Amino acid sequence: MIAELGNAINSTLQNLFKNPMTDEAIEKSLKEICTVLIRSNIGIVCADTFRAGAFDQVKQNAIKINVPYFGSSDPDPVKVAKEGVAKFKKNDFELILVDTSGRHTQESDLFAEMKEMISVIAPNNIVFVMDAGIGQSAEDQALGFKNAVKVGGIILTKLDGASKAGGALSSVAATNCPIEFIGTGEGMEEFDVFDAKRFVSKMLGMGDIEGLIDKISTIDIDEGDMMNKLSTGTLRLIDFKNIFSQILSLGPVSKMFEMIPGMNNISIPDETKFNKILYAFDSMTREELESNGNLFFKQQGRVMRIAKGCGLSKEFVMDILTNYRQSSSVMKNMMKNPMLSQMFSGGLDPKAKKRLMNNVKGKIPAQLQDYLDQIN
Ligand SMILES: Nc1nc2c(ncn2[C@@H]2O[C@H](COP(=O)(O)OP(=O)(O)OP(=O)(O)O)[C@@H](O)[C@H]2O)c(=O)[nH]1
Repeated sequence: MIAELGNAINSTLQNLFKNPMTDEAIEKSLKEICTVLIRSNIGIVCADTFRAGAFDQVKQNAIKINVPYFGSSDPDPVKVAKEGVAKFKKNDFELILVDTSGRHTQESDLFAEMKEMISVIAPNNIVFVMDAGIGQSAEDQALGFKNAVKVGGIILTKLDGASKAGGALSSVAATNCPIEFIGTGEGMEEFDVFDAKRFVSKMLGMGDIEGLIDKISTIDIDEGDMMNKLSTGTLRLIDFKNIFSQILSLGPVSKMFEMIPGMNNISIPDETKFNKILYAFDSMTREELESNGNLFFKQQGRVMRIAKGCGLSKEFVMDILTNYRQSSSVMKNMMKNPMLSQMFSGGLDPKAKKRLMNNVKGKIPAQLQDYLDQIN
């Protein structure tokens, strides 16, 4: 962790000295260092001594996100929790998560054990994680926990899969237990803050524009530089790769489509195809990435090398390059349109905005229209 922090500080300082020291650049550097610092202050204790493999699971996940973990072969979960919390506290960790085994309201001995653990480690917050697959019995579970201990928040997982998930959600809501987060898939990033309005809107196929904007605003691109490249047709493959990998890091593409009004039923035929495109980029040399891609069309041997390097067909790699070439040329032409160019470079003046709104009226889904009306 210290090495990671050192690297983050090193690379951000190098970037700061290499580039002009603007407010944004300083803010970005601080953000990068803070991210590592925040992570370095979280520890996970696996106090699930009941299920074989529980510790391995926590360990694998903790390693994936680079967070320290603690587990022990002691069969007593209370002792493990106490030891883990003490260890992290001694090292000044600010957030210590204690994961316990699952339990049911009827299991009185497990409830007694939970209360004992709470009295020993004195947590600041107790979060109840519930699988939405249990449907309406979620109400009993939520009430059982709420009455037994001071539940600070609920995480409802698997809202993506089970047909009973809606029942679980309404049952928990009926108990007035605060649902803080929801799990919407198996991946680490498929986890959202629960916002009732957005959730209902998405469920009714009305999208979640605010959520989409939140997600998209985390994409880190230099807008001025990008605009310049788009309008002059000088977008390089590496720029294309950067945008693409940042979009993919926002989560599954199908989930993003669900956030767009009217697009909730669009099925993405093969999500893995997007990752394959990144593999192809990863097999390119620096010279190729820094180019506009023309060298691939002149020297087909390069395409063969990429295809072999990433285990994909020559046609697939050619498709990527052709798409890249077409989109750069479409964008270059679009930028010749003053209204579009103004819109992409930071906003239209009120008159142009009004004209654009009149142009799209009736041609876009009604909910999206409502949303645009609201924000304009
Ligand atoms: N589809 C989907 N899968 C999920 C979600 N949340 C967790 N999972 C998967 O469900 C499986 C079980 O999750 P666990 O985290 O082991 O569940 P747990 O609450 O620790 O289980 P206990 O042993 O009872 O404590 C894992 O494979 C997870 O990846 C979700 O929101 N959607």
